[in-house]
Amino acid sequence: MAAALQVLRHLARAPLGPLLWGGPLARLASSMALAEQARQLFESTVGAVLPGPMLQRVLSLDPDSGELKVRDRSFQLRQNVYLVGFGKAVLGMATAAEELLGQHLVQGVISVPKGIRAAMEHAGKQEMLLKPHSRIQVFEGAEDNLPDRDALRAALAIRQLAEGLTADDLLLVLISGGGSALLPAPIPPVTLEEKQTLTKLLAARGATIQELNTIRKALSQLKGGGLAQAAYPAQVVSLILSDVVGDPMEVIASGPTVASTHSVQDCLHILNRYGLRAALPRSVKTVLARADSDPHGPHTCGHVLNVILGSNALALAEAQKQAEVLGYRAVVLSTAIQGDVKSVAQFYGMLARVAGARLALPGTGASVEEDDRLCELAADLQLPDLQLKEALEAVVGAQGPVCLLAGGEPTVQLQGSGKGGRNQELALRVGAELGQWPLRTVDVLFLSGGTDGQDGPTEAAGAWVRPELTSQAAAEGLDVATFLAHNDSHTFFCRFQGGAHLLHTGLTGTNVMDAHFLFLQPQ
Ligand SMILES: Nc1ncnc2c1ncn2[C@@H]1O[C@H](COP(=O)(O)OP(=O)(O)OP(=O)(O)O)[C@@H](O)[C@H]1O
Ligand SMILES: O=C(O)[C@H](O)CO
Repeated sequence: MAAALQVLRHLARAPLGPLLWGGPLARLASSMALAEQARQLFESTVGAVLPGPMLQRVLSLDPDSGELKVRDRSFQLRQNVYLVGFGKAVLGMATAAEELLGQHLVQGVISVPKGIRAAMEHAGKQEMLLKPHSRIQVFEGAEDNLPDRDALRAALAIRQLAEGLTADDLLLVLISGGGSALLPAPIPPVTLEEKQTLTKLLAARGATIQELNTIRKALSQLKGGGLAQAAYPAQVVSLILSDVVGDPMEVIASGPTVASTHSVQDCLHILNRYGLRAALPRSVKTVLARADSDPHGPHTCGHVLNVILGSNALALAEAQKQAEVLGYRAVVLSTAIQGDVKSVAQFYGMLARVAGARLALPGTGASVEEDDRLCELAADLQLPDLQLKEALEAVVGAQGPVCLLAGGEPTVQLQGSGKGGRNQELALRVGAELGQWPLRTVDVLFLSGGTDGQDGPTEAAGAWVRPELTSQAAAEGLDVATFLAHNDSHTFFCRFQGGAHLLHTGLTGTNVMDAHFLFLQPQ
């Protein structure tokens, strides 16, 4: 961190770079309302990771020979392809896959979020909808991203299809975020309700997705390589859309086609950490005790090809391009934003302060204390790919509008019983931070949105804020701190300025975690 501090101080006092961004591009940026630009940018970000185009980039079929290419691997098709899928982006992925496979596809079963077909129809997204005589059976379930009876029925149908396959068959598995809740098959005697309760408790206490899915795998028949094992001896090709930082295939949707390496000790540590070990139902204890020798050992996945189709990095690369088209100097800060939402919000607040000061007071910048504080906050978040130095260098060189982009998935430790999601809570917290550092000569806007279009159990994808948020809210009789104390960010944004700061996209049909944009525009 000492080196980073040196760099920050040096940057604050560095001579200014060439005026690359002060021309017509910069004027374009300021001519359009900032909030409208933020919305547009969010749309482009999501547009880059829509299922159909992503699938077509990885899969191709030679119609004459029947040779299917998956990146550099080839498979000979002879009407021997079966398809299963689970996740928020799987409906569109399945539609694209069926179109590509044509008559080679024999049968398919997918498990997708409740209401997704109606939402896609309503939004006129025909490319996300299966044709009327599709060979793929669709189950909708897991309302509010929790495993339920409908998702259980889907999981059992998927298992049955996989178990019926032979060595002549190829199973195409479509996987995306939300897949864990859409593929629940608890190992008896664990019941669906017990699994649901444990998942909810772990999530509410701030367990990471890695921790949550380690527990899910230990209690599931299909996760942690279980689906691959059920499909053996068929060949299995899994196409995975990542919604987890770093794209770990064994974590995304709890890795149904990736051999699990968890141990019972790992599970017990996690349950201890969140104070849940003492109150475990007897059934969970029984299954964990039995699982000591891993049921889905690593040897069971030799017949599987796992391929990552797309990720947050792909989406942010597009956002960066589009922001530059809009006239911004754009830098991707990180695609691995994780950690408690409060710490993430403090980091963005201080980043806006330090970067804004560099724009407002070229050659002087923020105080040494503020630079130091930013470095401390960044260090606490432990982001492996953080480009803080590059971002601040870009700000110094820009002398015009700047857009800092990031992606990932912060965690919220629920303390209140309000309605919200991590994007709306992050935006509200950043809004409160920004209010502490008003910069008269720089316009600031922060947006946080879930690329799936649904932030927590709400109908919004996220929200955007500006430094005036706290004072404007107070004028409407809304106390930001009280809403935050109750994790009630959605209620806040519904009331504040009649909901004008909410980001509404509807279900997007894709899912690559969240996107965060920080816009800084000299006035
Ligand atoms: N009232 C609330 N305020 C803030 N965050 C909340 C609130 N209620 C739930 N959450 C958070 O919302 C998240 C669950 O939302 P969501 O279903 O969008 O998850 P997700 O991570 O997008 O799902 P997946 O990873 O399966 O795609 C959890 O992190 C939870 O802590
Ligand atoms: O389904 C899940 O497990 C999460 O979305 C992470 O992939």
